[in-house]
Amino acid sequence: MTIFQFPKDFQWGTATAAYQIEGAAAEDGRGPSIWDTFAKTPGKVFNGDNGDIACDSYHRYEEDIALMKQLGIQSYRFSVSWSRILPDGDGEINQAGLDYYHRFVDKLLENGIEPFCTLYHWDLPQTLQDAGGWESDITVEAFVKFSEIMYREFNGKIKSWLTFNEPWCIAFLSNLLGAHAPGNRDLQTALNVGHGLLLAHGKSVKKFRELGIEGKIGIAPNMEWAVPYSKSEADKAASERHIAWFADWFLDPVFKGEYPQFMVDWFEQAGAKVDVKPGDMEIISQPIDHLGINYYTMSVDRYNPDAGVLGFEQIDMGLVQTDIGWPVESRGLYEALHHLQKYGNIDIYITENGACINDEVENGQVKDFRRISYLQQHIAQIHRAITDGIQVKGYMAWSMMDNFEWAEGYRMRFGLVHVDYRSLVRTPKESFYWYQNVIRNNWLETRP
Ligand SMILES: CCOCCOc1ccc(-c2cn(C[C@@H]3NC[C@@H](O)[C@H]3O)nn2)cc1
Repeated sequence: MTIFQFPKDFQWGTATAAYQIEGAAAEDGRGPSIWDTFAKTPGKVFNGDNGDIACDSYHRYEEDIALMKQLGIQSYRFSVSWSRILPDGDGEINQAGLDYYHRFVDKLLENGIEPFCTLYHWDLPQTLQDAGGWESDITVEAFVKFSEIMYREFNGKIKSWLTFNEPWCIAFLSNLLGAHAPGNRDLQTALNVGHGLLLAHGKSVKKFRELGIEGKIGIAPNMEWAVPYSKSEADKAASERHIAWFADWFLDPVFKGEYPQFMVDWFEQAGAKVDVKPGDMEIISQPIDHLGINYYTMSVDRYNPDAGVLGFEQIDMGLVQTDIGWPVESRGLYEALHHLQKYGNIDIYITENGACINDEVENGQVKDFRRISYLQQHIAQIHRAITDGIQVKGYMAWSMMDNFEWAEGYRMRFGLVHVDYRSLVRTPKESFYWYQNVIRNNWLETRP
């Protein structure tokens, strides 16, 4: 047996997001978001599933926090439903929305759990999408106002903040590939959205500093690691484009104040170009305190000029896959963490990592041993990176509970806790008890 001891101040946690767990979609003044609209558009979400009820965590958060306490986590990553706070995205504050998050955050603090808050996890108020979405300054300024309300309201209670979850999904998955809300399929739109959210990020970080808010702030890109299918230069360049598409496209502006030129050139030959105005990059590159990284899988890429805008296809190498079809290869997390070192040795939190394993309850148990194997491999790679001197400060398993997995609806289960969507009964899985042990020991045991 091998023991991987983690640093004494390492933070173990779990993560969720508002639209995926809360439900109460039209309760206490909450306004519609683009995901309310998208989910109710026929054909967009598996089985026509939506977030009207989800896990009903809006009403059951005390039960959920009791499970977090039982699990023993030190921090819990959640997101705020913007349209609960500002139902029209701007204008009138909905006090009932603020009151909910105060009750929720107070209950976390009462239980010794640090709230780790993501301001934007994809649920843009529909009124702002109607006004141009992230391509419009209206939305950028409304986000700064929303974030200022949250900073002022929760200053001293919430000390760990993230502006945006997975910019790649917001810009490209949702506006080039059309798979997520609002479902556009246009490269120029995707680049405009990416630039808009980066401006909103920079302006919000600036506001955070101006207000003298206590705590730390950052952003949480998702990364996919990629390696070339062959030794050819074309395949090597394809895998480099893949990695940069998810990470460098957003992190170069944040850390270096410029887009990666090889990607600017690639998009230009595809017919699209970011309209960078004077001062934009200075705003975007406000210094941040920490980086959230979401990692799930890696890819073997082959150059194919006919395979979409980025010109690469992902080759199935016969690796074990999770039930959502993502290859399991934990080495990619280690490589991704080393890739990030070019931005400096910033504090990093793995703000999402987990496996879609769709086991159900049998005789009161969920024997999700494949999820345990996935988590063990990935946590071991984090220990390896820390041993190399990389400042990984925490790990938040995705997800605390099964929830609404966007276009996949409720069929895909990522939780440490099983949710019966008819009864809403929660059942801790075997991975819950395994993770409880890792947290209690602050070490990982691997069997030979
Ligand atoms: C190379 C092109 O590939 C086409 C498919 O592209 C993707 C990529 C990534 C995802 C994806 C989904 N999740 C899980 C969520 N993260 C946030 C949280 O809300 C979880 O529900 N992470 N990444 C989906 C589709």
